[in-house]
Amino acid sequence: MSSTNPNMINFITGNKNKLAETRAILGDVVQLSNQNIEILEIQGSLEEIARDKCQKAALAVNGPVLTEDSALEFRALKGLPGPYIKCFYSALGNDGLHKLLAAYDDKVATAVCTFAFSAGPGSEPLLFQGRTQGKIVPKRGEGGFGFDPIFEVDGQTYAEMSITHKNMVSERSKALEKLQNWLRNTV
Ligand SMILES: O=c1[nH]c(=O)c2ncn([C@@H]3O[C@H](COP(=O)(O)OP(=O)(O)OP(=O)(O)O)[C@@H](O)[C@H]3O)c2[nH]1
Ligand SMILES: [Mg+2]
Repeated sequence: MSSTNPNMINFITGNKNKLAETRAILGDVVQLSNQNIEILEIQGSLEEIARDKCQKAALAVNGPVLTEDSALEFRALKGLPGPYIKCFYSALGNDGLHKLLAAYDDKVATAVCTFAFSAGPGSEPLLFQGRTQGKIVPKRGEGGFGFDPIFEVDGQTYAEMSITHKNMVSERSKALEKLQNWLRNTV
């Protein structure tokens, strides 16, 4: 990966919360620049969506890129909303997301974070995925963003946790640990 500066990676995202959290987890080890490029996200599996988004981002900037996709899988709904959580969240909000499970006893959900890195256009993206299991509860807590107030892990919602605590248990931190290991061993 000689063409890539390991200390500066271009993270393509329009989500400022995602960017801040990723920077906080990576600390000084890996610096992230950021570009917000509107990328049309396809339908498919988490991995297909992540690969496609990363390839499109690499083409758009004509260079190395990092992208990320978040998903929230409800076990009772056979994995839905999954990668379509953004549409569901925008349409229903957290109260509506919680109500989706009203008819089911099973409130288990898994948050999934998939980072994808491409060394440039035509270079197959590498995926780094982290998963955290929790359950969907009525919203609690003031912190965080997105579905944080209704996603509970070990008795606390993400919105009730400090950023440091969330970053110790979150799917994003697990995915970034894999990315960091890869960077350490590759560069
Ligand atoms: O409670 C949360 N805790 C998190 O840690 C988290 N990370 C992402 N999300 C939300 O899940 C959807 C993913 O959509 P997504 O992956 O396409 O991201 P995005 O469109 O916001 O940004 P990007 O695609 O430009 O990177 C968006 O609604 C995000 O707000 C989270 N919600
Ligand atoms: Mg998106």
